[in-house]
Amino acid sequence: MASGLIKRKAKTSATSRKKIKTGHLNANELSWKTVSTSKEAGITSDFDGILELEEVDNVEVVYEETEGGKIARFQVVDNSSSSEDENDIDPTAEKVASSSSLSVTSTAELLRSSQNEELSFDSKSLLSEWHPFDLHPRLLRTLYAQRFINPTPIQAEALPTALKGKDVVGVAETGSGKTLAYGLPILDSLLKTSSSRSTDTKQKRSTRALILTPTRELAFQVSTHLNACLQDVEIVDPAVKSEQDDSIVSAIPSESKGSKNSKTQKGKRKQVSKTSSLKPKGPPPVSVAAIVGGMSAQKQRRILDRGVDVLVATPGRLWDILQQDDDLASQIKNLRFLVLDEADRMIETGHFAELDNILRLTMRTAKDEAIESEESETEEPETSTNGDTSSDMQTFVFSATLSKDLQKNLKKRQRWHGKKKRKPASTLDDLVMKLDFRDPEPTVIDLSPEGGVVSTLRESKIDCLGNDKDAYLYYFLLRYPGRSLVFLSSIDGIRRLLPLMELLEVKAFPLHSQLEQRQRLKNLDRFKNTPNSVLLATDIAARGLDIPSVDHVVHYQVPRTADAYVHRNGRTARAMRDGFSMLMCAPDERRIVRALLNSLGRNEEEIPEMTAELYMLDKLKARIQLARQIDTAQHKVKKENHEKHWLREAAEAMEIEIDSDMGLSDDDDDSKAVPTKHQKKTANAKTAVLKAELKDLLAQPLIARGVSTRYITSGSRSIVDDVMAGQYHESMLGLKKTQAGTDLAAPKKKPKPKTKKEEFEEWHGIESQENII
Ligand SMILES: Nc1ncnc2c1ncn2[C@@H]1O[C@H](COP(=O)(O)OP(=O)(O)OP(=O)(O)O)[C@@H](O)[C@H]1O
Repeated sequence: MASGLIKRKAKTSATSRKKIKTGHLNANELSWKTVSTSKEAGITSDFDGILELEEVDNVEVVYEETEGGKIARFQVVDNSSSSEDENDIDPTAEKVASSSSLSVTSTAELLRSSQNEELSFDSKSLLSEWHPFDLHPRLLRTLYAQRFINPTPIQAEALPTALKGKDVVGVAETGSGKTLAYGLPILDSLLKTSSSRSTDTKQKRSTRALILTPTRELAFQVSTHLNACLQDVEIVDPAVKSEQDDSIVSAIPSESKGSKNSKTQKGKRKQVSKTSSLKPKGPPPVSVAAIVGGMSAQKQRRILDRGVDVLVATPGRLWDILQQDDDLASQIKNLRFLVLDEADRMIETGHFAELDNILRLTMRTAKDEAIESEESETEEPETSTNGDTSSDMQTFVFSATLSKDLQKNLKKRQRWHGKKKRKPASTLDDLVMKLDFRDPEPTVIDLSPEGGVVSTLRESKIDCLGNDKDAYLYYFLLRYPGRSLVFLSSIDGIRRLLPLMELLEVKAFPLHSQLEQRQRLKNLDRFKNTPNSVLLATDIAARGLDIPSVDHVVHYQVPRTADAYVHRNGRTARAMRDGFSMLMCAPDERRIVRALLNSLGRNEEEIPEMTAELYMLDKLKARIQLARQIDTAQHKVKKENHEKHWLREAAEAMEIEIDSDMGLSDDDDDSKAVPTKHQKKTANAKTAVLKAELKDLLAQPLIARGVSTRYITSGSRSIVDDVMAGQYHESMLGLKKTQAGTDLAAPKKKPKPKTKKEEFEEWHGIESQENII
């Protein structure tokens, strides 16, 4: 039998029935399901900054006249029996649905679902390297669908240990697949136990795994990444498929199969599905959801009320909830899996107390204490299982940067744990040492490369005056088009640079903590979808974010720590792709750079210098100069307008009459506090002239010294060969079109040899799976 290509026969039976539940419910009581989206940052371009989309099937909207007016009510329609082959299923399996339990899952559907799970494809030959792990068939199918044909090194090392139930501390380079190294053992265990779970759909799911991440974006990304692995995909046998088209393999998320129907269902949410569907319905076997700050309280409540198997959260928001939600707190005490992803960063972001408090809930001792109540200097008793807390909890700690000392200390953890007085942890070492690993010796897997440098990354640096950084950055962006992630250490720096980029017609998007969450996701999404663009970001984008195809990382301001340097660089050169980073270093930053590299066991000389065409750079400096002038003029006008509005609004709010001395009248020519209409007009005219001048400059081609545009074969620098070979630079005439990294001066000291580039398949995002069907 062709593996996997199994279709259930649809039968239109005379006995088919359609049951309509007439219980009227409100929106929050419906069985919403999160719509899976692209894994990057948890969004697609269509989402336009919305955090997450949910859908609900088989619901009819009815309007009811009430005293307070017309209100919408929802009726759940259970029509699944219409499609069932009654010989196939237990005839006693009637749909169980009540007004409080709205899931359309029935015994029959669960049965069918579990049968479906058994339709594994030939993982032994298709995924020979994954096969020995004996992962749940659903996971194997999605791995195949995502073209994750081989496990990455950290996955290959961590999985056997984690699947045996042991605790794991995993350290591996950025972009090496750590999320699945801890995610697959969790999903595997939950999927395998989900079939034995009670079929009583009234029963709320209990949180079995908690994944803590330092940033909201990372939480969404992790939850989307794991959800992508839970999709119900059907693998079409390559042999059969090749008769249909040229693809070698095919993977179809079952939601997108039979497209007409499913598309209509998705397009028209909250509508009754008239046609029967063959796919198993009801809640997913394992649910994963993110709870982060900036999310609507209603949505959050809905997720938690519904119950979630794998909760991905940032510590701040989770602790806020836990203080009010005893039910969730007791679930946390009984976790089966606890994960700290990028633990070291969580400490940096000031979530320390919350994190410490959450971890206390998971400890077998002292579970009821919070930081505030721990004045007692009594010695912590030896670990002993407390009845309420889970004793089989597995703990996973993953990062690209965990110090060797910490790893060594972990080995001695047991001794330490028994002797240390109970104090709030204040460093990462304290914190990890305080984790209540159930395993006497957690397995430490350290695959981090020497000096933190990923083998596919090319580093460079540029020494320049602080004032020239804008020009060098602009030069770099024009010279090497692509997706560039530019890191600054301060939000003010981003606010200054962004308008300059706009004036210079460079597509740039900001990302920092003072933007609204929606805006943050929207900008991330725009950056992701614009091939030649710039993300101006603070270090909130440094950790964990998996944006596909970031070509360059630029450290506009030097990172504050060696770890930040490693993680920032890690946004490029991911999953064995090539990447490039450039460190911009002003004279007053050199000392920091030296210290930073020293702490990574490296020295400054081994990083090659970027070279730049100075003639071209001078031309760009002229543009920068003009852009700065325009920005200063605009900024002044904006600031004055803001002050004027503020004063007027304040005066109005206090019902104070506006005095002409206050300079708030547009006709008041004597005012010194704010510009007069005339002054404003003059300033605007000056700005307009500067803008026209800049526009003119931007329209002029940038021509390298020695190039004759009139006769391309003449001049001291002939460009004819490059033009013929299609290698000429489109915006910098006379320069060759090259990749960043080709114009580097030789390093003063030979860099350490890099490890052989290993092969593993590229991930193109779940939304592009249709391309390989
Ligand atoms: N087995 C695999 N084969 C191919 N690609 C994979 C595999 N596992 C994961 N990936 C892809 O590799 C990329 C990096 O994965 P992930 O984000 O988990 O890395 P990471 O090690 O957590 O990085 P960071 O340290 O920056 O957080 C993702 O795009 C992911 O989909």
